[in-house]
Amino acid sequence: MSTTSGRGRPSQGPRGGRSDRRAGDGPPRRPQTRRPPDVDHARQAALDLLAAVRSRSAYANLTLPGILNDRGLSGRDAALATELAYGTCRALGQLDAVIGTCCDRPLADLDGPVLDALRLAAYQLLHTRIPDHAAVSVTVDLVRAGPNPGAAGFVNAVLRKISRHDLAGWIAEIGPDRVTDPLGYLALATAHPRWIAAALQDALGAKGDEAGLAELEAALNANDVAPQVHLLAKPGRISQDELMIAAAGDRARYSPFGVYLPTGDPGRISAIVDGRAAVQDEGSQLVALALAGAPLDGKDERWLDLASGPGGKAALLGAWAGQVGARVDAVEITPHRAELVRKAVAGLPVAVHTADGRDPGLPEGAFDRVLLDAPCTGLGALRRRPEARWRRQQTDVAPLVRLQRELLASAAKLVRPGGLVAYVTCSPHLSETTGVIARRPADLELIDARPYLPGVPDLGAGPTVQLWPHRQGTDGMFLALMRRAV
Ligand SMILES: C[S@@+](CC[C@H](N)C(=O)[O-])C[C@H]1O[C@@H](n2cnc3c(N)ncnc32)[C@H](O)[C@@H]1O
Repeated sequence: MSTTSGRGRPSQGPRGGRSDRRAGDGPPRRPQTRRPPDVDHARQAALDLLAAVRSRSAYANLTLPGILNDRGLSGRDAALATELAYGTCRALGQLDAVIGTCCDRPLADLDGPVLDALRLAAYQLLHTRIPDHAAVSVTVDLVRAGPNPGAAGFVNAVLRKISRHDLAGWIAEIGPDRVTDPLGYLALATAHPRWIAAALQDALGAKGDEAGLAELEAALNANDVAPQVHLLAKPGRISQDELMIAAAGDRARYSPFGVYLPTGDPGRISAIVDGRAAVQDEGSQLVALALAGAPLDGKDERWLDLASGPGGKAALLGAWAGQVGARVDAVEITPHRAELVRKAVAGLPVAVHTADGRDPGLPEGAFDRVLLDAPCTGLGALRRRPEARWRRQQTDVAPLVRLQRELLASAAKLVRPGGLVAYVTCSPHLSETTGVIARRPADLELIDARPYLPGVPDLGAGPTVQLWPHRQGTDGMFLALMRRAV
């Protein structure tokens, strides 16, 4: 088993914040006049983000761009702020375990902004090559300039203790034993809650041997790697080749409509702006294409997307449907997400309904192909949401499974005899995937989905398919294809 090491991890903040250089220049650090300390703008932006995530449950990826913009950060400063903010969110539980060991009081008793500062500095000390003295002194300056300047001494003392070891040293000191509890060890070393590490291990079928643990470690580490941007060339609107030229992108490995965008802002690509293309993970493309491409006897003109917000797959299905003379109904329970679906499918043969998919008021037995991309824990897309692994709770699983089963029962009623249902989650959690399929309505016959993802490697023994970031480079999408008995 390889070990997650502290300073050697891929995330290493770019150096060179203003205060870094000042701190690195040696004493005297503090000016003689009592002017307030300089504020390091990149770290202050990271602190703003941590406060928003902690105090108002903000989504980091949706909130940080506004903070960077408000603070006028770009280039290296924005890159540093992003690396520190996202990295700290991802490692939160691990950082808290170390901070808790170095602190003389429970973390819950700490002032929120003080805890944020400790977490941000601990991330720099344990996960980046930023020199310890810079990480400590800049953080202490930030605390002095913040709402609780009296905590600066306490923060300084805690950070000095943390800097005694690197990450590997701390894991060895406070972590479970690697031999007797490899799951607990890997969970802490890769900064995941234990229940998530256990869920991934179950879904991988990873045994406790070296090979199984190595794959589990790869799956966990993949959640720390920001995904490449994938684009969808909407069928009939723009070809894959045209989009590759327009976006200066690369042909996707598996999706015939996919393009990888190596760099740059997709919002600047004209085909995205005018709706001929969209940003969509290749895994999402593949599962929607599997449903659209699987053979069907009899009529094939009415398709349904039963949980469609924000509309990525509805747009792909709608574009394809337009090519083959079919039309799509898209259901979404949340009004603002239904509005997003309407925008995503503009100009396509898609009717959007704001309704509960469990009873959408659509005719039973009327649909030839039904997609149920079910609400789920999202454990297959943790790489997209830095804070998600710590916000999700194990207790979320059971209510979601209930909803998934109710929606699948509804899909089984809405599809016509002989028609197809695709059950999809962006979670590999077995309760949400094969567990739901094992207890599916009796008239849904499971069919092998693998032939409808041609060219995609490592699809296992079937009949369902589980994609993985560390295997196929896609989000962790699950797909079960079923046919309603005639
Ligand atoms: C996994 S997302 C679907 C993603 C979508 N297929 C796409 O590709 O953009 C699940 C969606 O189901 C919606 N949802 C949750 N409960 C629902 C219900 N009872 N009926 C219909 N939609 C529901 C959620 O609001 C969410 O937008």
